[in-house]
Amino acid sequence: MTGKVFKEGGHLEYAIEAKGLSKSFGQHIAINQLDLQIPKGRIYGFLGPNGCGKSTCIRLLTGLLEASNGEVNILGKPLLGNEESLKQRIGYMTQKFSLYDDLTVKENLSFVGAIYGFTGKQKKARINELLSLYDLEKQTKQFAGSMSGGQKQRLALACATLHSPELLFLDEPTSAVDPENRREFWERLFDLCDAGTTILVSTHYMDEAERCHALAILEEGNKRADGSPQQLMEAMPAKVVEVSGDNLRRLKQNLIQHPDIMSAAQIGAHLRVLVKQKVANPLRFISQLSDGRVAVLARPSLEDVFVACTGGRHVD
Ligand SMILES: Nc1ncnc2c1ncn2[C@@H]1O[C@H](COP(=O)(O)OP(=O)(O)OP(=O)(O)O)[C@@H](O)[C@H]1O
Repeated sequence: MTGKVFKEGGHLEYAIEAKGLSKSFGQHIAINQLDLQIPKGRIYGFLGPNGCGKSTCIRLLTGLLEASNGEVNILGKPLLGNEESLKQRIGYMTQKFSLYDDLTVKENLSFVGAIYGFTGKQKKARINELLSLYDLEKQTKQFAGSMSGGQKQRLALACATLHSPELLFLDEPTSAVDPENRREFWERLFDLCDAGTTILVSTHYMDEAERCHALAILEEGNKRADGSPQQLMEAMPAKVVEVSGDNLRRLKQNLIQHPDIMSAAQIGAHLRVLVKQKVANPLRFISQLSDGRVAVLARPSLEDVFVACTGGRHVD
């Protein structure tokens, strides 16, 4: 992993800086006053449910969509007015992978190579390098449309990184692949990051968000929290108590009526309960409400943070 990237004078260098970034579609506010500071050389996540604005935000940051308000700097330059020159320095992998189904693997890469101005031997060499790197050498003549989800994903990543972008945007890149492919894909992302690429990845998977160096939790176009997974877990405005015993479904129904309980969800033989921060002794509080069932304090997970920031009842 590359170290933090500092400007002379010791300030962190940012790949992405946004201030008050907003986008409305008619009356609908899709992105609301978003501030971002994403250091170079890091993997940064957008975590949020469908429709929270992840894709819209990525499209705003790539210059594909015009903001209604706000300022964006990409790789140290204002995005506004520099969209064309920045296109050479950024890569974008869309949710649907944007491959040409009726072109072969090699033809897809060749097409993207031509767009980025690669020709002749240089293009051939770069394509061969990517075919090897992304384990696609046996599929060179296969039509993209007939490939498996994992192969398509690797080809899409090869296309998005063909011009060796400094900044890579990945919009829900692992939604269509199995856990093994997802794991492999993340290894590749860390390889890219290690080589100096900054990556912004959107996801609705908690385990994926947990792999990021830092992330923002988005809900309805608003940033609810941001920081490293560790920081978010430590700063969570709730305590987690796990309860075990009989009749957990009924207990859950009772617990969620209480105004100091943000959520209760069954996980296997336990009920995982989020208790508001203001409750001084959450363990005693839950024990009393649980009629003598066994209750223990648990370490927060990123999913708990997510629920506390978004899904739970209003957080005081
Ligand atoms: N071109 C558009 N015109 C009108 N509304 C739009 C447009 N693009 C996005 N929206 C709306 O903006 C909101 C955010 O959508 P967006 O696609 O950014 O969410 P998302 O978090 O990426 O979700 P998903 O994972 O489902 O793509 C949604 O309510 C969506 O309907």
